[in-house]
Amino acid sequence: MATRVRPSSKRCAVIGGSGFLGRHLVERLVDKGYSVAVFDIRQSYELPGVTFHQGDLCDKQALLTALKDVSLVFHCASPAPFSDDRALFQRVNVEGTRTVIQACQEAGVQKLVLTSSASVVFEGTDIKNGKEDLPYAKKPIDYYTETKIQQEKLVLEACSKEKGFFTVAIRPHGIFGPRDPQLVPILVDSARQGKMKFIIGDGSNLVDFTFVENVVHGHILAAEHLKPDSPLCGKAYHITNDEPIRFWDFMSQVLVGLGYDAPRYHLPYTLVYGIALLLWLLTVLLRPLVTIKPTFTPMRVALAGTYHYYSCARAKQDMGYKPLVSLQEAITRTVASYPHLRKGS
Ligand SMILES: NC(=O)C1=CN([C@@H]2O[C@H](COP(=O)(O)OP(=O)(O)OC[C@H]3O[C@@H](n4cnc5c(N)ncnc54)[C@H](O)[C@@H]3O)[C@@H](O)[C@H]2O)C=CC1
Ligand SMILES: CC(C)CCC[C@@H](C)[C@H]1CC[C@H]2C3=C(CC[C@]12C)[C@@]1(C)CCC(=O)C[C@@H]1CC3
Repeated sequence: MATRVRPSSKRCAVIGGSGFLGRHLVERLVDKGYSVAVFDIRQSYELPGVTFHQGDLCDKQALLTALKDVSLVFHCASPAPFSDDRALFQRVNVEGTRTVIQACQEAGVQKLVLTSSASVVFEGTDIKNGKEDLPYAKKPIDYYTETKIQQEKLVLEACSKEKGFFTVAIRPHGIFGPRDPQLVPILVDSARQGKMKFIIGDGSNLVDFTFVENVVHGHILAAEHLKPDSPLCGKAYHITNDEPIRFWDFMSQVLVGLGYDAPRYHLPYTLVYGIALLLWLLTVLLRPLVTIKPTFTPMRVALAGTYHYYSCARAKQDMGYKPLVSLQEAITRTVASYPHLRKGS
């Protein structure tokens, strides 16, 4: 009779491993001695110790090939949050995650670590030191958030001692760092277009921005602490830098670091939010004729003008989490990593 070889605990897969967070996670896992299978719709780099499987996570057969002999899976794939494509979010984040869970169970994977988002509880109003027991947003601010909620529920509900399948969700917030295609590039693009002169609201709102290496650290700690009977099973964990900062101070530090002026003039939050809402309606109405991509979407205005920072006390207690890189060092390293985005370059 053939004996089934138990997958090595140092062999793992990263779904979405070609992305910003995924690649940082893969690099750290390799440093720690893991052998890694990356599964992604694209391949963006090569690295010794890493095998690449190009495919769509909605394709179970393709996933099964990548998950062969894997005991631990990180799922950090998602369409970009600013897309307006509801069907794509539903297909990838919800149906695709269902497929990931099925494939993991069929392949004999023991642990699944999902990258969720702290935004699953954000409805556009202030959150101060939010804990994981806040209810999911009843009126999510966009399709991205709506489907991240459904995705997180699916993964946490799949946790089963009977099946020997253990799941946990990591909820980061405002990830930034070298190679991020989103935060710094959008900010610099807005500054180059002369759109970063204004502070939305009085500028006192505190927000979490989390350095990518700390987010990676939280994921790996979660994977290593996820065991039968551990408190992590089926739970969500905020992972932040644990240093909330005024949204506009963070933006100003990045802008000034790259040689641009800091925003100076204040605009009332409700006025900007109202204009952003009108613009969004206009883009929806005109969509069959023209494609407009406004910089100040209602979602960005809500993120820029409200408090939203989260407690990571649960992660500290259950997995000994502590940020590895301080916010100031993280900003310095991030700014230095974008020489091509400096003013005048
Ligand atoms: N960037 C941020 O500030 C935050 C991100 N997150 C979450 O972190 C995760 C990673 O985000 P980022 O690295 O910023 O995004 P990213 O866009 O850089 O990476 C996502 C990766 O998923 C892949 N992907 C998309 N659809 C796929 C599909 N159908 N099949 C296989 N692969 C697919 C993409 O090709 C890409 O490589 C996402 O789940 C996101 O929701 C959560 C909180 C904050
Ligand atoms: C134009 C300016 C007002 C804002 C420029 C910076 C923004 C691009 C970023 C500030 C907060 C960021 C953020 C996210 C994306 C980039 C920002 C809006 C997320 C929406 C990414 C996905 C998530 O899960 C939540 C994040 C919250 C913070």
